[in-house]
Amino acid sequence: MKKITIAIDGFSSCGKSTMAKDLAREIGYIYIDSGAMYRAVTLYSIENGIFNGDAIDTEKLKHRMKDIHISFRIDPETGRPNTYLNDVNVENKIRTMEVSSKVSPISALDFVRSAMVKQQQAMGREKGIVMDGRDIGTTVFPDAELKIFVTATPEIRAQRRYDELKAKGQEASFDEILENVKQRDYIDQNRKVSPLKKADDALLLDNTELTIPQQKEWLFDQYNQVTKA
Ligand SMILES: Nc1ncnc2c1ncn2[C@@H]1O[C@H](COP(=O)(O)OP(=O)(O)OP(=O)(O)O)[C@@H](O)[C@H]1O
Ligand SMILES: Nc1ccn([C@@H]2O[C@H](COP(=O)(O)O)[C@@H](O)[C@H]2O)c(=O)n1
Repeated sequence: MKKITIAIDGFSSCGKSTMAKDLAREIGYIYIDSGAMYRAVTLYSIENGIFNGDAIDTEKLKHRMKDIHISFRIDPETGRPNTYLNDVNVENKIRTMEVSSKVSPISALDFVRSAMVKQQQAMGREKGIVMDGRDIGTTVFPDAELKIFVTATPEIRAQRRYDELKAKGQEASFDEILENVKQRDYIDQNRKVSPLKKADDALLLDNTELTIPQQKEWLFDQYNQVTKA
């Protein structure tokens, strides 16, 4: 069967990667979490003195971009991709609240976006890819055959993230997570370069009331409709 490109965008913590990973595994496609790449740049910035409080030394980061190498490798135990920053597995480190609170201002920088978009487009050159993020259907793969835009209420998204952290045994504050979700949505939607928005030809999915199996089935149906048309 001819391979296609699948772009899944939407608001933070609404279930994009859960859906994208499941579909990719089922249909044998590559899965790329583009948010992990922006998180890795943010982690590098935190660890290399590019932040002074919330202020970003953009000139320093611009010069350091050539030293930031991001890759994904499949964890043989879980079968899931882990994010590597300069050959070090940073999958857990990039998911902390510290990174979450600093990632959107880093992602708003034009030189960061152009470097990430270039790598993402190279990863998708052969098609057979499911990528999730904020600008995949609008900027990275504007010609993707299947585009989905996912949304859910901020409260349900924060609750899902809170439950996830609790299940992992991590300390979490619901209010802090809700605030972070809202703040990231605001910055992502209002930045100058490739703001978060639904592509005109994307299908809208509000999964506030859906279970994980229900949204998986919905996505699989959309994939079948596009590939069997
Ligand atoms: N329909 C759903 N019902 C309940 N929980 C869900 C649903 N979809 C996803 N989740 C859970 O919500 C949490 C966030 O999901 P996920 O990480 O897939 O979101 P995301 O949109 O990729 O987030 P981010 O933008 O931060 O990368 C996870 O714990 C996931 O298991
Ligand atoms: N295509 C993308 C993907 C992500 N971002 C930014 O990264 C942040 C973290 O992404 P998650 O998917 O892990 O939540 C997100 O809030 C965006 O600021 C982006 O700009 N473009």
